Amino acid sequence: MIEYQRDQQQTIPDSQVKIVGVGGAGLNMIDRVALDGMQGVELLALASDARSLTSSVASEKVQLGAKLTMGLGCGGDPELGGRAAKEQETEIRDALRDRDMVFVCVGLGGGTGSGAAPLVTRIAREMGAFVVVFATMPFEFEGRRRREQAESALNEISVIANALVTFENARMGELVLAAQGIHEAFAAADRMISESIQAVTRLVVRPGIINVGLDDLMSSLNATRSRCLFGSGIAHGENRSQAALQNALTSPLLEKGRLLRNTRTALVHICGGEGMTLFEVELLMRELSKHVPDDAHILFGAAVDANMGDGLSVTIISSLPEDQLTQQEVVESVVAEPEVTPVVDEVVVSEKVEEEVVPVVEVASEQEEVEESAPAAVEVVSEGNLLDRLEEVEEELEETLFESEGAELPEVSEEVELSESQEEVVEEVIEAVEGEEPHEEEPDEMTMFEELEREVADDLIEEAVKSTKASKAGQAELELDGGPRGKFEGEAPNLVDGEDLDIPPYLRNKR
Ligand SMILES: Nc1nc2c(ncn2[C@@H]2O[C@H](COP(=O)(O)OP(=O)(O)OP(=O)(O)O)[C@@H](O)[C@H]2O)c(=O)[nH]1
Repeated sequence: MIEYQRDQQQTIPDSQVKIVGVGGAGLNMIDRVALDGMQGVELLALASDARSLTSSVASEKVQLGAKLTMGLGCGGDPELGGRAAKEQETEIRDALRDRDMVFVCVGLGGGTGSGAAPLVTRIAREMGAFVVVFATMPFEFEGRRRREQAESALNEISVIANALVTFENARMGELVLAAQGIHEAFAAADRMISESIQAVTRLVVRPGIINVGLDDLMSSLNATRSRCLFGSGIAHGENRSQAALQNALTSPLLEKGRLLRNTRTALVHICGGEGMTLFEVELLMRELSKHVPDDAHILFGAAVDANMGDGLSVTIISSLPEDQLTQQEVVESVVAEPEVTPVVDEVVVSEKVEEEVVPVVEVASEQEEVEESAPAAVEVVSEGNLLDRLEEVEEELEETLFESEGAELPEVSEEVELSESQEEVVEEVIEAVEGEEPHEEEPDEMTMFEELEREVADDLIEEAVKSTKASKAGQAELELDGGPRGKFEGEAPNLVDGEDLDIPPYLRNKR
């Protein structure tokens, strides 16, 4: 059962809220907030790059390090960014004076944002504001240096800010199609951040029937090194409370509510038009309780806003420490593994071998390493046959040659006679070798044993083809490891204990 507070808490007037963008990314984020039509709050742009400042829609702008960087950016150097901010410390202090709440938006990893955001956060705190920092972490591909710069700035910020909400760019990238590119990923991040800011602002600035205080907000967001869980949904008409909750849960940052399962504290805010009833609120909260642990601390707020008409919105904010997040992902992937890939789909078979494969798969499915055994079995069935047949032909050929040699070496012009069935097999082999590629349907990976087996097969084929071609064409030379050796034509054989020493040991042993 969820318990929530109903005592009235202090709220903040819009005019007391300031949203600050720091660095290029920060400016883009606050532009998004402005585009989303957030009213009443002031936007402050802080950047060293004069061009970014010029194009920002913020009503108030401060150029950082005007003398130091001469209107250029900080070139990815946070140390320079820090000094640039220091140069304009007085202006920043003035701009943040008498504000109850300050949101700092920054993309970490570059020079200006990473260097200046910690100082801006500190100044805002010193000026008495409650400070929530929204920070994005760089993409993996941006390199280790950017990542380290971002980590270092984040560590600094996390001990100064009242609440810190981090967004992984890589995670944002997953929200857009790969083909859409990096720009869209950034735009998705900006939208998400803008929505979060609006939601948080709604929580603390709208006087409600049940208010959320800054301390509530802080306890839901202040886990250091955590991923922000955020979902917001809106619905109209009948069943709007349940529909709004469903919409909120589908937010990618909540992964369909999955990530809420481990949360310790969640902040939920419901906002509706004048027709919103307490019954709707109860219904929504009861449904939500199915997605969070029984002992989770739910901070709840509700507000009536005439502008909502017949709409009802719900915002869920929470955070999950990164270590818990990783553990959960690992556990889920382990659990999910067995059902990921049906075994039969793994085995690519031609129609011809299908009949042989299916029983192999069925047997293997009772064992543990099904995927490995199935393709291997297919391999052995088909290739084993070919090997056996080739070995037989090879032996027969050798015997034919050996017999001729043992009795009397054939004349150089003499043809080696093949039986009809031998010829058929050899024809087949020649076709296989000269026609289509015999190993076209090889699986991508072969074991060492399979490779060896393949090599032996290739050698056998080559030998058989060579001998057969030679015999069929009636060629003059009889190849026995380079031709007859150790005996001159017309001379008597070197016989010792009945063994003809002129016959190579290889062939003698075969007898
Ligand atoms: N959300 C979002 N992130 C961005 C955007 N542009 C860049 N980033 C990220 O923010 C990081 C910092 O980039 P900027 O804000 O452009 O850099 P800066 O802080 O102004 O620093 P300098 O350019 O070195 O002066 C990058 O490494 C990106 O990960 C954007 O438009 N939106």
